[in-house]
Formats: sequence, structure tokens, C-alpha cells
Amino acid sequence: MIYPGVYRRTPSLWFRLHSTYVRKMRYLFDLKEDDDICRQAQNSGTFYLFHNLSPFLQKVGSKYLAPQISAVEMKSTLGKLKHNEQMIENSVLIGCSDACMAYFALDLGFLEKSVIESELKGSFTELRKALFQLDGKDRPLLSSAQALLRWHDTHQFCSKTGQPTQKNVAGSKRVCRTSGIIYYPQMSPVVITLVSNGSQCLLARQAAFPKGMYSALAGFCDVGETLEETVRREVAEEVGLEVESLWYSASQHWPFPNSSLMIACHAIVQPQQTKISMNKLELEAARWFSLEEIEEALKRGPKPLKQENQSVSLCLPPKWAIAHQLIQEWVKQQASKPA
Ligand SMILES: NC(=O)C1=CN([C@@H]2O[C@H](COP(=O)(O)OP(=O)(O)OC[C@H]3O[C@@H](n4cnc5c(N)ncnc54)[C@H](O)[C@@H]3O)[C@@H](O)[C@H]2O)C=CC1
Ligand SMILES: [Mg+2]
Repeated sequence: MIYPGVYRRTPSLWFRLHSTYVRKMRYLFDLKEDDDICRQAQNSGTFYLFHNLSPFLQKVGSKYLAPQISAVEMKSTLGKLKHNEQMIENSVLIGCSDACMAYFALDLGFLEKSVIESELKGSFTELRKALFQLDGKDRPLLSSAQALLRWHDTHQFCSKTGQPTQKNVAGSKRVCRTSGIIYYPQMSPVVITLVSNGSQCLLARQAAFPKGMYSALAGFCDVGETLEETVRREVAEEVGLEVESLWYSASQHWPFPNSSLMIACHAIVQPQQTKISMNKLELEAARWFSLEEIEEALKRGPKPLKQENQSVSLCLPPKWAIAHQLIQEWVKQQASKPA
């Protein structure tokens, strides 16, 4: 832990004055701003590993974990595989513990995958699959780690001069030394809206979704739009309906296909104007669902069931997707309505 100014002589005062959360945020700020502090942290921190953007998992009993590899173990593994331990400088900062131990993510795509898997006794697993296998706390960490690693991989050159860009040690930015342009990791804002007509909710599916899966309407914000304008435009564009009112629910970082900030809203359309006119270029199907249908699908879980007529039953996005949270909230709202 690095204590600023006067607190270097009186670290206990620093601890008394700040909550764990504030200490963590101040420490992360220091790591992003000061390359030397971050380099020191790389020698005492822990590493989440990736291979070509797939996270490394280990099976412990019946559970899967994303192991944190210590700096010592990381350097020794790189040494065994005949690589310079300086490679850890390619890592990016993704967080820290309550005790201010820094977490980094490192992509070992430059090494043979099977060699690392047998050396560290685990496997690199495609992120979407890994998110289904992991417990709660590692999911957001691995999602943002992958997004950050992907951003660095695709921003190696300045788009003005064509010259290479250099990452700072934490990986919170890249700089072109020729033009002086600083590039910061990007996220695209996306609105995701659960439309209701008062008694039913509207879900839609794209052709690429898993069989039977329906979700809330989602769409990227256009430049210059407000959140409210995007909700109204996307609902009009995708299902031909006009939103009467809307309210914000929550947000979530989403790593697929790039890095998005999902901003989740509920919207109501006028009860007398609910006829769906689906945009076939964007969607494969869209329809209204009753509370009973949604409750049954929530009970069944994320896997679709084959029905007698060979069609598959409705299945909803996984619990960790914000679309699921919107649907759960809608069910609660319906239950709390006066009969
Ligand atoms: N976390 C969750 O619960 C859910 C997340 N999503 C995510 O929401 C995102 C947006 O949903 P869509 O219906 O696909 O959006 P959309 O309705 O805006 O259509 C996608 C199209 O928008 C255009 N587009 C405009 N700006 C773009 C940008 N910055 N990046 C990529 N394409 C851009 C492209 O032509 C693309 O084909 C998807 O990436 C999807 O993964 C979707 C449903 C649930
Ligand atoms: Mg869409």
C-alpha cells in the first residue's frame, strides 16, 4: 500500500481516516497514474491468465475457479517456458483486494496453450462458457479483463499517424509518442429495454440466439442521443411501437462482442397500441408474454425443453445478464399490483 504525502509517516492515521473502499479506490488511482508504483505492484500482485482472450480456469471438486497466480509463480512459469519474466509488464490492472493487493490480467497468447494448461493444471475456456461455469465474484472481473485485453490488442497503432502506441504500466491508456494522442479504453453505451403493456411484457429473439431464448430489446446509442431517445428509437425501429413512459433500472458492463455499457430500462407502451410490427432485418421473432409464461420459464431455468410439437420452450437470459434482472423486476412489479 502506498501512503500519500504526510500519511507516509503516520499510516495508521490514513487507515483511521478512510474506509476500506476509499483506500482501495485511492490505491487503484495511484496505480493507474504512476508507472513506478504499478511496476512494484506487478511484483507483489496476482495474475488472472488468458490465452487469446479465453480465461484460465481450474476445476476444484465440482466447481470451476479462475485462479489468481502469484507474481513469483508467474515469473517461475515464464522462466520454465523459456520466456523473459519481463513479459508480466504486458499485463493490465483489473482491480485490487481489500488489503490493496493488485490484480492483473495477462494474455499468454504468445505461448503454446497446451503447455501452459499442463504446467498450471487447468484449461483456457471461451469466456461465454466460463461465465456459466463460474461463481459470482469472478464474472465481472473476467469480463472487464477480457474487454481491456481486447482493447489493447486492437489499439496497437495510432489512427492518425500509424505509429505504434505504448501502454502505460497499468494499461489504463495508450499513448502515441509522435502525435501525443492519448487513447483510453472504450465502451459503447447500449440500452436494453423491457417493454410492458401493463399486463404482458415484450421479448424478442435474434437468429443468432440459442434455441428458445428470448430477451429484452437492446440497441447501441447513436452519437448525440440521450438515453431516453435511444430507448424510444430502438423500440420504434425493432417492434414498431411508441414508448409512453420509461424509467432506469440498473447497468452492467457486457464484454460481448466488444465492450458495452448496458443501461437497463423499463418502458410502458400505450395499452391500446400494442400491435407488434417486427423489423425482420434485426429480429427473428418478437411477441408479448404473459406473467404465467415468464414465471414458468424462470422456474425451468436457462435450458430450453423440447415440447410435444417439436418446438422448444421459452428460455430466458442467464441470471448474470442484466436482461434477466429486468425480467425479474417486471415479475415483482406485476405481483405487487393491486388485484
Ligand atoms: N447483458 C444482457 O442482458 C444483454 C446484452 N445484449 C447485448 O446488447 C448489444 C446490442 O444489442 P443489438 O440488438 O445487437 O444492437 P442493435 O439493435 O443496435 O443492432 C446491432 C447493429 O447496430 C450497429 N451498431 C451501431 N453501433 C454499434 C457499435 N458500437 N458496436 C456494434 N454494432 C453497432 C451494427 O450494425 C450492428 O449490427 C449486443 O452486443 C448484445 O450482446 C443484448 C441482450 C441482452
Ligand atoms: Mg437490437
